Parts: sequence; C-alpha cells; structure tokens
Amino acid sequence: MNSTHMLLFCLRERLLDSDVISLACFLVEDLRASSPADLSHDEYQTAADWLRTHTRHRPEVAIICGSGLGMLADTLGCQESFAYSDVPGFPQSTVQGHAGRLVFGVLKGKMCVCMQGRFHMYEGHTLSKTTFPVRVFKLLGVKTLIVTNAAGSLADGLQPGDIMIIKDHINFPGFVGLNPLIGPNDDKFGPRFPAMSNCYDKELRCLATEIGKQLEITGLMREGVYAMVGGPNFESIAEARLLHRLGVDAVGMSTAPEVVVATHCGLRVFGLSLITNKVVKTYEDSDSVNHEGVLEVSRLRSVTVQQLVTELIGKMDINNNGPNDAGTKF
Ligand SMILES: O=P(O)(O)O[C@@H]1C[C@H](O)[C@@H](CO)O1
Ligand SMILES: Nc1nc2[nH]cnc2c(=O)[nH]1
Repeated sequence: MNSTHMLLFCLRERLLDSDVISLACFLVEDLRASSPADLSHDEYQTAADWLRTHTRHRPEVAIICGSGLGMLADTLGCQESFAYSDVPGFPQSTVQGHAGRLVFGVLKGKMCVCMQGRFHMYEGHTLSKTTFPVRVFKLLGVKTLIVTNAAGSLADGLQPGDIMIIKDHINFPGFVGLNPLIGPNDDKFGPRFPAMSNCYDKELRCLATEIGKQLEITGLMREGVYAMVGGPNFESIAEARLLHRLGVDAVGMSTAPEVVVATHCGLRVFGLSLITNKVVKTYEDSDSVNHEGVLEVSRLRSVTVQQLVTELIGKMDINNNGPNDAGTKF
C-alpha cells in the first residue's frame, strides 16, 4: 500500500476529514512528481547516448554557469554546442541570463561540458528535471562538477563583487521534503543514504585558494556557507535576519539540488558564489535587490570568475575523484 492508498483507506474508514485527505493526497503526488524517481534510468541514458552520437567530445569536467556567468562557455576551445531544446529530456531555460545551451569544448587541455544556463525549482521544473543534466554528465563519464551561482551576502565580510568558495550548503527546500533524492533509490547512481559531509571537495577548495593568490584576488575571496531558498522572491528582512542568525554567509535559489545529486552519484564537486548584492537586513536600509542588478554585477566580475575556474580546471588532478566515489556503480 503506497501513501495515497493509505490516505484513501483512512477516508473510507472515516479516520480523517475529506479535506485533509485531499490536501495530503495532493502533497504526496506533488512530492512524488518532483523526485528523480519519476524519471527512469533509460531517460538519462537516452540523453547521454544522444549526446555521444552527436559529439566526439568526451568530457571529464562539467560546469554549471550561474546567472550572468555563462560567458565562461565562450572561452572553451574546439566548441560544439546544442540547444537544450534539441537534447532529449532536457528542460528549457526560462530565466534572463541563462542562455539554454550545452557547450562542449576544451579548457586548459581538459575536456569540458558547460551548461550555459541552469534550471531552477522556481521556474516550475520538478527537482528531477532541475538536476537531470547532472546524471547525464555522470553517464557521459564526467568526474568533476563545478557549480557557480549568483548570491546575496549575509556575512558582513562579503561585498558585492566578492567570490565565495562554497564550503558547505544548507538545502532549505530539503527540510520540507523537496529533495531530489526522494523516491525509490536508483542504486546504479548511488546509495540510498548518501553522506553530504564532504560534498564540496576540500582539495579543490584549497587549490582554488592557492590560485586566488597567484591571480592576486585573495582580497575578493573567502570560504562560506551557501543556503538555497526556493525563490523566486528575494528575502524579506525578517527572513534575512533569520538566515544571518543561522550562520548563512550567502543565499541563492539554486545549486544545492545539483550538488546533492552529484554527490549521490560520486562526482567531485567544487562550488563558488559570486556575491552580487548585500541582502537587506535592517528596516532603515532603503536598498532593494533586483535581477537586473544581479546580472550587472555578474557580468562585471565574469572575467575574474572565468580566470579562477579556468586555472582550477588546468591544475586539478582529474583522476582523484575525492571521498564520495565509493558508492557508485560506474
Ligand atoms: O542560477 P543562479 O543561482 O546563479 O541565479 C540566482 C538566483 C536567481 O535565479 C537569480 C536571482 O537574480 O540569480
Ligand atoms: N535568494 C536570493 N538569491 C539571490 N541571487 C542573487 N542575489 C540573491 C539574493 O539576495 N537572494
């Protein structure tokens, strides 16, 4: 008996009020529809096979570009690109600053695939669709995932234009059951109960800090905790204060589901947030954030982010797949 059958049984036996039952059934269906379990292994495989037959690139590194940071894809050598609409199973990007192209190419001698535009939960995509490309990358042979995003800062030491290397995250939607791993586990991708204590690879974080020194941008860089909220609205002042008190350094509307799915299937992950705005925390402050401002700051710093990511890819050891690799079947 599944949860819906159980609720219907309660209704028949008059154990629960019918309105409560309808609401609960709706929520159960909704949760089920938003988990990767609503996609079969074949759907990921079909996308991976399609890409294998349409490009000779065999990427080892995948990069997901955050809002306004898609220009990184333009720096890849020997490029081949595909509109998301052409790739079987890929959803569409609907947000300004997310072009909706998958770009294959070479960066510092390493084969890469770059998402010029990501999918967000607030666009109405299920979490399985939001994270779909990550599992496709795994099937393509990718070993390392680099995620970037635009985020608002709560930490006093983080200013617009700064780069925060993500040390850890808080997946707030996961607290209320919006986790991409909910549903039957696909053992071919990873274990039922994956650890998340090493989800942002320490060695890559140290390497990025070293590269920051060489690029003379240490003044712009620090490590911190990223929190994902559902969006699409930015934070109220009370929400901002709550996040600040909880120890969140930067807040955004993406990344955590991708990283959870990547860690589940044994990918090594590096993440960075480009701080595009300070989150307003006082009622006296008349500032307010908007998406155009976010994109503007992203574009101003995109070259610096590109340099950091490019050097990191050049210097990373592609064969060290970090501590999360043990559970995968590939
Ligand atoms: O894709 P990311 O996380 O970079 O996008 C951030 C969060 C919202 O999508 C948008 C708000 O401006 O930027
Ligand atoms: N939630 C959230 N996402 C962002 N993305 C860029 N800036 C912000 C912000 O201030 N809050």
